[in-house]
Amino acid sequence: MISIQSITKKYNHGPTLTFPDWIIQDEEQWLLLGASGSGKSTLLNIISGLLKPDSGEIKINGTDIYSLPLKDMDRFRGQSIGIVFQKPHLIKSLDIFDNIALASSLAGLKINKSRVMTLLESLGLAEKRKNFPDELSQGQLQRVSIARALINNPSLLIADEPTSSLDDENAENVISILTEQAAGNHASLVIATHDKRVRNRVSKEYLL
Ligand SMILES: Nc1ncnc2c1ncn2[C@@H]1O[C@H](COP(=O)(O)OP(=O)(O)OP(=O)(O)O)[C@@H](O)[C@H]1O
Repeated sequence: MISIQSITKKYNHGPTLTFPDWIIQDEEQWLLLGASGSGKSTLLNIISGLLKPDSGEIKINGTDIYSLPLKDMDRFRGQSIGIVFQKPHLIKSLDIFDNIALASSLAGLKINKSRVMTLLESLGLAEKRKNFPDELSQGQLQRVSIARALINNPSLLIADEPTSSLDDENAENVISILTEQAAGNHASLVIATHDKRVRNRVSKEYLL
């Protein structure tokens, strides 16, 4: 369970943002909605352990993430949260298999080769495992970033605007992949989006 309570964030020379409390139960799927500038990216960064709030608590399975020493927090974050960014941010000099495996090493975990292969297979990427990021299409790269986000069996999978640059058919596919992969991997899912097409697919909504 993820619990978000009494969070505020004041930027220097910027607004003070306050966020409604939010409980995300295990395996629930949510949309994070809000107008441009309402604080979606800020909240995702706070939940992901990347931006310390000025007040309030984020608890993941009972652990207050900002109470951890920095090194423990990095590790905890790498093991508990998988993030699919708008752009994949893969390492160009590593092949697809190694890009995914790297996420385990960075989180202080042993590489589980058969899990890497299982994820690649379930995302239709097995035959691309030895290719480099430059050799894949945008849609394939996005699926690689979903595999990378899931490799450590996170409790929470976060996707930030995953469909904003996609046509209807590809947007449908990505939402199906995210919802199915989150369910199949027993992760909760949060999709931040403006996209009305996504609203028909995920019923729970947290609105900023
Ligand atoms: N580093 C910063 N310094 C000052 N103000 C900031 C900073 N980052 C964000 N803000 C402000 O905080 C508010 C929330 O920004 P945020 O990026 O979280 O919104 P958002 O809902 O993700 O927007 P969008 O949908 O346009 O990406 C905005 O008013 C923004 O200008």
